[in-house]
Amino acid sequence: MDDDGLMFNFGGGSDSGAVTNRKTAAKGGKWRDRLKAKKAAKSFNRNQGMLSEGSTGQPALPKQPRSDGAGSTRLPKSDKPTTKDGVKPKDNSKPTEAHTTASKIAHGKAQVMSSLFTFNPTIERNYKAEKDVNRGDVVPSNAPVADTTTFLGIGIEPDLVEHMTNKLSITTPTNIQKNALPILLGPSRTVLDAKIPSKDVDVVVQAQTGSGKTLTYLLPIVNRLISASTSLTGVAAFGDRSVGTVAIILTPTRELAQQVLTVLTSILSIPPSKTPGKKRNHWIVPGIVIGGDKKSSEKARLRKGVNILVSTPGRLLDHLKTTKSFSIENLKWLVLDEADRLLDLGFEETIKDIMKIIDERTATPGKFKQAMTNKFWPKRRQTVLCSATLRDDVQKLAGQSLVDPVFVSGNGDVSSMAVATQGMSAREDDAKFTTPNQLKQTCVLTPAKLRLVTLLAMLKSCYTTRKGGRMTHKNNKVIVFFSCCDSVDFHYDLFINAGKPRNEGENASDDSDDEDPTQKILREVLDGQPPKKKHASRKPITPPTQQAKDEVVGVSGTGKLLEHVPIFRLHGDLGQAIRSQTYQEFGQAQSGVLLCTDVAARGLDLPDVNRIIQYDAPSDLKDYVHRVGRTARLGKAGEASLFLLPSEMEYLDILKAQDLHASIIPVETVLAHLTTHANSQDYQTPAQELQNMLEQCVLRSSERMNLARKSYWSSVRAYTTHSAAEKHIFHIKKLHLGHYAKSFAMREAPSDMNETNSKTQKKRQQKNDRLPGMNTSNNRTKRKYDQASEFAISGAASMVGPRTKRNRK
Ligand SMILES: Nc1ncnc2c1ncn2[C@@H]1O[C@H](COP(=O)(O)OP(=O)(O)OP(=O)(O)O)[C@@H](O)[C@H]1O
Repeated sequence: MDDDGLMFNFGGGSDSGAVTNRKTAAKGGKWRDRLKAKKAAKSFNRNQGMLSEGSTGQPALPKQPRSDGAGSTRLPKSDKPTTKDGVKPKDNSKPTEAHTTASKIAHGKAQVMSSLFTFNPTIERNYKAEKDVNRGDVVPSNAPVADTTTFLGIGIEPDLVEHMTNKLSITTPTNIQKNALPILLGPSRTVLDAKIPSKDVDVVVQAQTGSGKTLTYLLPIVNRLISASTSLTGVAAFGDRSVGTVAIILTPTRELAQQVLTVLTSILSIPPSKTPGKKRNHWIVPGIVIGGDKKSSEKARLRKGVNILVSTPGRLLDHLKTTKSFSIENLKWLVLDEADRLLDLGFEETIKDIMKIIDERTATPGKFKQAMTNKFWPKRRQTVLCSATLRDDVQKLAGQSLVDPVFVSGNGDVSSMAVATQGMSAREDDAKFTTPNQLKQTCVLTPAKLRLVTLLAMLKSCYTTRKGGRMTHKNNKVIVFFSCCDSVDFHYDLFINAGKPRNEGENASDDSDDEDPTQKILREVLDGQPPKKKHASRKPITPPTQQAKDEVVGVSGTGKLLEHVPIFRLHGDLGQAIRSQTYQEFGQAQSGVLLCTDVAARGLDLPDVNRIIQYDAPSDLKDYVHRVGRTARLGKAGEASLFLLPSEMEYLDILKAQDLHASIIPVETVLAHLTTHANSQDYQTPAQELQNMLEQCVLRSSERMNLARKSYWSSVRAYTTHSAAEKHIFHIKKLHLGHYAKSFAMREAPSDMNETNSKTQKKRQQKNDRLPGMNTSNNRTKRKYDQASEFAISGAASMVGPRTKRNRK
């Protein structure tokens, strides 16, 4: 254990699992049983020695895999110890009876404790990042421009400019703002530029993450509305809340919708104009309708009139269909933020339906038609598509709802609609997704068994630094991406509870599990008692109950493992109240780690995030760009690290082809952060101790074990969702399930996720199975993202079953 003030409590503790030289005198019973117990105890001590093999100083990584594929936690029959023969003392790499018995916990069936540093695959070390993208002297690509361009010069109202400068500290536009604002201001522009068409056009905005796209589409709308309600311009002024909704902004997630509303509210909080007679913004009412809120209060708000509405697609469609008082006859702007995501499978149909209803209802102008004829109101509805990763998506919509769109990018490209639409597919090869120049991208090739300890080692490096031989704490904000909700829940629970004294963080129903596993094995051997059958606990550790969803007490936790660092989680299965509070608290936190699914990948502007860790590779290249884009925003520095298995290394070539260059950090370098002494080279011992501690933490609670199993299976299923182009890299057949289980702090791959114990779980399972296309009991289950759960594979219920004649209909 650390003895130098280390903030991370990785080793030791009551459940560290570091059992040393246990001397147990077997008493009572038959001599044969006593001898058996003695042998078992002896071999168990030997086993503990094996687990600390790193202390021998042997090089551990890489180690050649055994030709028969051993290294698996399930060994070939011949290697399996029989109860009669007991141990095979000469080969420590093979399981002994004690190992096997030691693992008869929680599952009630045999497991084998395997060492972290044996039978790992060879890691290719010759990869070189093509470009040295991680230099320190790069010029940030998403920062405000360094030239003399000003918002005033672009044509933004002086009052609004003053407000942004004084209240929001926004003084200079970014590249995308400089390029797109004049086009979006259209004929309302006071500053004329012959090169920019003076008519209202549909616009496609593509710019890097963190480059200020939100203000790019919000500013022109607000500016035009303010100008429209100003009588000093010589044209008739009009501004009345009863005009209904004139602008709709659609976002794929609720958090993003809330964030857009915050930005909108802040720019609308412009004080009354000092110029007498100048009507301002007081009539413009911003509002939000997102799933997870009470529909009745949303309806009431819409009835009163919301002029600029931010919404998620499902809830908007719902209101369009069911809320009679929702007036959109005068709709002039429709913005699709993260448009590529909104046009993806899942949202696509909803968006089409929304477009159809909007087209129908705006065909007949409302009673304010005459009042809205001045140049500040677009002649026809203007549609704006916005994202960091737009490609052929534009084409999809162009044919349907966009009229002659202009394509504007952050690097100054302003192309005609012809290029933007027809030329899109032709441009595809050169239209690469770009990430901010100043973003440092790295990759750790980690054998499956080492994933969990490597993640913790990396987190440790984010929050501690060695100063004068002592470890000191440093503040940092880190986001870790997982592929599914279950995995987020599991790691959240594990990171908070591992290392805690027994009974803390565990339910009373787990008392039977509190027995030291080693004692338990010996008791079983001595008494000849079968292991107690475990029952799933009645109360799940996570996910939260309905009550917890309604009244949020706390959304973060701290554990000994990551001492003093608040741990947050965010995914689509959490209640809205928790999600909102998490988003706010993590945003405001000085230091913290957010464990999340891709629900946090898009658009979220969480301040001062220094590091992104993609623990599970993204299922789509676009997601890679958006995930890493949560850091290095608006010219700031940031680092993004990707975890890959050695077998997945080819993914780096796919990234490279997209001009995304990640340099490799050796896994040993990351694990070295676990060493407790400045001069120590031994990372294996602390890594193994840490793994033991995590495994013990899982073993001692049946609830946690269930969560680990669930999370394991959900992750395995998520693994199969990679796009066809990446399937050969992320192929389930290449995944060593036994080793992969280690990264869920389990000693072997759990048998079947459908082995549910509790009645409620079984009932839920049966209910899911009855839903069309949700036959999850079938092992051939095909998976697909459940769009409704917002970018998250939550578990069995989000999988779609094999196509049958019935569900094909
Ligand atoms: N001109 C500016 N000057 C200073 N700050 C700005 C400027 N424009 C935007 N910002 C700030 O930059 C941050 C990032 O902006 P925003 O969230 O709009 O980026 P984005 O391009 O939409 O990113 P993403 O693609 O991830 O959604 C926000 O905090 C915003 O307030």
